[in-house]
Amino acid sequence: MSDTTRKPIVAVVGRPNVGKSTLFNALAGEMISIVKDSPGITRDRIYADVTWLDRAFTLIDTGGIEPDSSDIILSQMREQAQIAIDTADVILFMVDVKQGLVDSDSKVADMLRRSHKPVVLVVNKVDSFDKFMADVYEFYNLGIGDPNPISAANRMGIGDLLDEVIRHFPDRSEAEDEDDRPRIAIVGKPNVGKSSIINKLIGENRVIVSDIAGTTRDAIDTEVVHNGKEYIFIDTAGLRRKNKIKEELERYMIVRTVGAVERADVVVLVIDAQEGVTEQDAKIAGIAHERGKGMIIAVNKWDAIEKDDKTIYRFQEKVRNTLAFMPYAEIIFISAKTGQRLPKLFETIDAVIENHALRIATGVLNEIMAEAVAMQQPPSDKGKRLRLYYITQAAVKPPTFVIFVNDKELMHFSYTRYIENKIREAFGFRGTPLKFIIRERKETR
Ligand SMILES: Nc1nc2c(ncn2[C@@H]2O[C@H](COP(=O)(O)OP(=O)(O)OP(=O)(O)O)[C@@H](O)[C@H]2O)c(=O)[nH]1
Ligand SMILES: Nc1nc2c(ncn2[C@@H]2O[C@H](COP(=O)(O)OP(=O)(O)OP(=O)(O)O)[C@@H](O)[C@H]2O)c(=O)[nH]1
Repeated sequence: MSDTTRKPIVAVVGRPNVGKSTLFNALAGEMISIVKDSPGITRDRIYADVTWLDRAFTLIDTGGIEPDSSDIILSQMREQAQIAIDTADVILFMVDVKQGLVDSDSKVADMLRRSHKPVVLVVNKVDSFDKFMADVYEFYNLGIGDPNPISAANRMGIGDLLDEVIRHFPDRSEAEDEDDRPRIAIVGKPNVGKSSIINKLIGENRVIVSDIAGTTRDAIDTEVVHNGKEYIFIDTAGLRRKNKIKEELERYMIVRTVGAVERADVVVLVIDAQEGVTEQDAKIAGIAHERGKGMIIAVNKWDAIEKDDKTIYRFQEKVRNTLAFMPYAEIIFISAKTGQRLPKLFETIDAVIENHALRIATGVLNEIMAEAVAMQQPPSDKGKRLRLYYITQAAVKPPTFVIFVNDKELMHFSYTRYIENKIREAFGFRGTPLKFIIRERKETR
C-alpha cells in the first residue's frame, strides 16, 4: 500500500523580471493537477502541483514584488533564497541571458552554495540556442554547476530542465524507510500563538529538544517525546517581520505553510479566539486540505474571551461554516497561556495520526457498501442505473478508496459523499480527509 505524503518541494529563486512567472505558468498551465473540491479557495501563483513523467512535486515561487533599487533587490533576493533553503528539496535558481551575470546573482549563488541544497541553475530567455549559447557559458562563473538553457516564453528546454530537477529528488525507496515518526505541522497566521503552543507542549513533557542535525530546514523541527512516543513538530512561527507590506507577508506565510504542510502527516491550524475565524485561516486550511493531511483546528487564547454557555457552540459553528470544505476536521479549544486542554490536544493528535494511516479490510468495506446501496438506491440517468461492483482501499495518508462502477458519469458527487458518510459512520476516520477514485469496469452480467 502506498503512502501518498511528502511530495518534494521545488522553489524558484531569481531577480525580478528574469521570467519566473512565465516558467511557473508554463509548468502549472500544462501539467498542473487541479484539485476541484476546495470551494472558496482561490489559487494564486504562489504554488502549484506539477507532475513530470511519473513524479509529482510542489513548485513554489518565492518572488513577487518589484523593488526599484538594487540594494532592495539584493536584500529581498537573500530572503527569497533563505526561504527556498528552509523549505525546498531542490532550488531552481533562475538568471536571464539578456541581462547577463549581475552582482546580486553572484551573491545569491554564494548563499545557495553554502546551504548544500541541490541547486539547478536555469538560464532563461535563450530564445535561440545557436545565438545565445556563448553567453550561457558565462554563468559557469557562478560556481553552482552547469547552466540549463531554456526559453520559458517559447517553452524550449523545459523537458530537459525537469529531468535535471527530478534527478535531485530524494530516492523514493530511501525516503520511505528513512523516518516513521509522525510529523505535525503547527500553522496559522502570525501572532495566533504557534510558538507558545509548541513551547508549552515541550515544557509539559520535559523532553529532549534537539535541532535535528543536517540541513538548515530541520532547525525548525522539534523532537518531542510524549508518553514514550516520539513526534516531530514542524514550526512555522516567526514570520512577523518589520516593514513588510501586507501582500508580501502573505506570500511568505503561504510559502512557509506549503513547505511545512507538505512534510507533515497532521496539521494543527491555530486560530485566534479573539479575532475569530477569517478568510486567511481558510486559505491556510485549504493548503492542508488539498494535500490530504490530517487536520486539527486549535482555537487558541480561549482564556482571553468572555464566555457564556453557548460561546463554544457559536464559535464552532462559525469555524464549520468558514471551513465548510473540511467537515472532517477536529476542533479543539485551548489556551497556550493557561495550558487548558493541551493534554487533549495531544490525544487528538494521536487519534488523527492513527485515522490518517488506518487501513480497512476489503471484505468489510464491501459489506458496508452493499448495505449502503441496499438502503439508498444509486441514481440513474436515461434509463441506465449506476451499479457499484467493488470497493477497495488503495492507499493510506490519506485513506484512499477505489470504487469500481459500471459508468463513471452516473457516480454523482452526492452519491460518493453518501458512501463516504457510511464509511465514516462505521470507522470514524475523524480528522482525516478520505479520497475516492471512481473506476469503470465493464458489465459483468
Ligand atoms: N525573450 C524572452 N522573454 C521572456 C522569456 N520568459 C519571460 N520573458 C519576459 O520577461 C519578462 C518578465 O517575465 P516574468 O515571468 O514576469 O518575470 P518574473 O521573474 O516573474 O518577474 P517578477 O514577478 O518581477 O519577479 C516578461 O516580459 C516576459 O514576457 C523568454 O524565454 N524569452
Ligand atoms: N491570552 C492568551 N495569549 C496568548 C495565548 N497564546 C499566545 N498568546 C500571546 O499571543 C502572542 C503571540 O504568541 P506567539 O506564540 O508568539 O504566536 P505565533 O503564532 O508563534 O506568532 P508568529 O511568530 O508571529 O508566527 C504572544 O503575546 C503570546 O503571549 C493564549 O492562549 N492566551
